[in-house]
Amino acid sequence: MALMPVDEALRRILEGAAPPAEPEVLPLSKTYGRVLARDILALRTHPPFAASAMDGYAVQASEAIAGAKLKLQGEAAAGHAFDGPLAPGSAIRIFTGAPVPEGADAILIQENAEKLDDGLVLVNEAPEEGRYIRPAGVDFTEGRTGLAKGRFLDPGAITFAAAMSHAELPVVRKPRVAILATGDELRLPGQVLGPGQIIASNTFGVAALAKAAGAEVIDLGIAIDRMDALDEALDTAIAQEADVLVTIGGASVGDHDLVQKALTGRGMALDFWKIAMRPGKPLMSGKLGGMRVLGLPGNPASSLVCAHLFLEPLLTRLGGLPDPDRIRTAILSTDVPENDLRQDYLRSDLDTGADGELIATPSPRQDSSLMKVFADARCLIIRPPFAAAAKAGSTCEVMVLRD
Ligand SMILES: Nc1nc2c(c(=O)[nH]1)N[C@H]1C(S)=C(S)[C@@H](COP(=O)(O)OP(=O)(O)OC[C@H]3O[C@@H](n4cnc5c(N)ncnc54)[C@H](O)[C@@H]3O)O[C@H]1N2
Ligand code: MOO
Repeated sequence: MALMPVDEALRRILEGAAPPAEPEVLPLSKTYGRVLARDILALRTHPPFAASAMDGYAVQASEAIAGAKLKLQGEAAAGHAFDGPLAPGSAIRIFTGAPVPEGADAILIQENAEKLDDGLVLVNEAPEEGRYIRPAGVDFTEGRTGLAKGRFLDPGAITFAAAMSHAELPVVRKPRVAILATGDELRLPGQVLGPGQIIASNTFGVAALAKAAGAEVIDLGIAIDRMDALDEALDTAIAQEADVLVTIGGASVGDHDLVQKALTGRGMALDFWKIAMRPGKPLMSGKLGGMRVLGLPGNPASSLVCAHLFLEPLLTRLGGLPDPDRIRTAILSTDVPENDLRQDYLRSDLDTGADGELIATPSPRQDSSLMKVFADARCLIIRPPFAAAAKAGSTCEVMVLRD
């Protein structure tokens, strides 16, 4: 089977990936970071009444000329409207947020007035008509204004939804990702290692990436290299209605690489296996019923690079979030050799030069087993298939991993 180009693999993995039709309804306080699944409209008009924007006196602009003395008629505070209209020649003490009494058309701010002992208010500077009055509905109107489906629920959107009187919101359900590590050699962090054993590390990084991309993670643990163990894990993924099953390891051609066999045995339609990429060549993609399956290679750098490249955008699409925006142009700080047929993702450092330009430096060690090199990397330099040797100072594309 020929190696599939990376772009084609990504296109196929993302095909048809969209939020589920049915939203999840959550109390407003639980919606931060989620995505609105339906358009919503205001259930209230705001402000519901003309409101004062300042502390001062509600007056008639035509009466409140400099030097005028107005009779203090009463008080209006937020939550406590003045009962009745403003009388001629009068002023009503008013506070920010209070309803403007009927008949008043300006707010004389207290800095421009003086309260005299005899129940009069002296106007020192005349207010402008309409000044400091927020008209009813100036913010939004019941049934007319709202938030659109697809809106990311950040603090501003949540405040607006609350003000519109939505106690709960329809949000896009988080995609459910089941993650399965495979391999007889694997133990969990903290466990004692026997001969030939290593720690299962990638699962933790891939789970973190999935959560950061808005997914809910189902940890299927470690399955040993036996069909019954893999079958059991698949049962769990299916029973838990995972949208995506990510397997790690057992994707290559060795006698103990049983993942694909286990999956096709259960009816998975294999879309492709093996792509023109380094690291990550044995990537596998398919569908088992409604569940998308991504088989990541076991080498840590391979699984993490594949997860960034394919799993992250798949999850953001399923969750209705924007596609990751990680690609930048940078300048190579060293020469790089010509490339072969596999698109290369070089674990690299990334600095900012004096003029704000990004400068990428590949690690001298690129073996796909190296976790410290991956943890140290700030970006991946992308070298297209058959790219010619490139000199220090030339530009390259990078995928940013962290600041
Ligand atoms: N004859 C060939 N051998 C290999 C080929 C090939 O084309 N022909 N491809 C190589 C490439 S490229 C890769 S990548 C690896 C991927 O192999 P698998 O996906 O089958 O992965 P495993 O063999 O299970 O593991 C590889 C390596 O990674 C370690 N591992 C596995 N899972 C984890 C985990 N959860 N956490 C940390 N480390 C893990 C495992 O112990 C192995 O050392 O195949 C090459 N071989
Ligand atoms: O595709 Mo593998 O990840 O190069 O070691």
